[in-house]
Amino acid sequence: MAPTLIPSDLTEFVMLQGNGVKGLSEMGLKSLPSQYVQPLEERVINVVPQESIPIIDMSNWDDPKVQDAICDAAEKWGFFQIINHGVPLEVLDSVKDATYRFYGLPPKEKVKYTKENSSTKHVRYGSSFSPEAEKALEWKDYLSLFYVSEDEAAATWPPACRNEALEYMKRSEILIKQLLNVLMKRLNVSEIDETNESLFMGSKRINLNYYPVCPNHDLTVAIGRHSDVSTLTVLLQDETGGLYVRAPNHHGWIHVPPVSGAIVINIGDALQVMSNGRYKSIEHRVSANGSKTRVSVPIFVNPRPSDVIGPLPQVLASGEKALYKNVLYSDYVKHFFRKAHDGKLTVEYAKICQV
Ligand SMILES: CC(C)(COP(=O)(O)OP(=O)(O)OC[C@H]1O[C@@H](n2cnc3c(N)ncnc32)[C@H](O)[C@@H]1OP(=O)(O)O)[C@@H](O)C(=O)NCCC(=O)NCCSC(=O)/C=C/c1ccc(O)cc1
Ligand SMILES: O=C(O)CCC(=O)C(=O)O
Ligand SMILES: [Fe+2]
Repeated sequence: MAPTLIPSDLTEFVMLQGNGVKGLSEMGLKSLPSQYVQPLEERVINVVPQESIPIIDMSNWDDPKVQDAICDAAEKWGFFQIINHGVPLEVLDSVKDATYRFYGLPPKEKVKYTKENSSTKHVRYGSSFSPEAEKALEWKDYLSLFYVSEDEAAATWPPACRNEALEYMKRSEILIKQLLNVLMKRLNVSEIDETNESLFMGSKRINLNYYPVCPNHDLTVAIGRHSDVSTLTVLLQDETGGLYVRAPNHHGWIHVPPVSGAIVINIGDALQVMSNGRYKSIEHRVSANGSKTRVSVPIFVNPRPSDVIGPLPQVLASGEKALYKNVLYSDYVKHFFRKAHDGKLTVEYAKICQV
């Protein structure tokens, strides 16, 4: 029988020795360690079966009907899937393969990239979201890569996945600009150019998420309720399923079904703030799976850490009252990373208190 791990051993094994929850899963545990047991209200969700987020064909992305569909989805759902998006399907398959390759490395290779050992803050391998702050841990391993330059990536990103992650980022660039141009037009912001590009897409982070098979999977979560702090997120999921987004009426959760070749797009907090609440950064969560390993690869498209985010002047020009104040983006992101996932509460940090 697999041994029961006491708390200090668990942190040592999962985090410090670099085994991750993948290592726990592969020990053949028959029951979930208590540290991963989530409160009941986080585990049990009310799924709305008849609802679904839009699937938008991007082949004619400059057709006004397609542009309306994108902006309407960003306003109502905050989440949509896109097909015929221009990112080659081989590039998507390669980055998923590279994710398996990285996690297939022995722990002594992966441990080189933990917070304690990594040669740079821009490369970090970890487990759960914010273990020091969490009451219950999440059943997820991640590799998070903050992009600075090709040269820095060549020198510091793990060779097992570096080229594929870079290629996926590079080949998504045109798509990201198309989406931002469309979304900005509705906000009366003219073209994305060198004067405003950095505010909307000046920094990027790519995460390789690994969710191994989980014993008693319904007692825990793979990722708890949160909204992304990005401008927008370009999210590649595999064929497993398990991503749920909050329904617009707040009465339940909608599954995001895997669609072969599609990419999921979601609006992040930075764009909710800049659009003064018009575009919605929607809460989402990922369920743990009892029989299948799942991987996902989000590209978080962000302002630069040194940018100040707040409602855009073009949005407030009509006299609309500002709902958010101006905040330094790196302060906002640090606030997010310092706490456990807590649904939509991060954005309170930027809200103007109404009297
Ligand atoms: C604030 C950053 C992230 C780091 O600043 P720093 O000055 O280099 O400071 P540190 O490296 O010391 O990190 C600050 C804190 O953030 C934590 N952190 C530093 N990267 C990380 C990291 N990838 N992971 C989880 N903690 C981290 C880090 O542990 C540290 O916490 P603490 O040790 O308690 O002070 C800075 O690079 C920055 O402003 N970046 C802007 C671009 C950016 O990364 N945006 C975030 C997009 S990510 C997103 O939308 C959603 C991500 C997400 C991720 C996981 C989920 O489960 C769900 C969602
Ligand atoms: O795995 C997924 O589908 C979603 C991941 C996610 O929400 C995140 O990394 O922020
Ligand atoms: Fe997310």
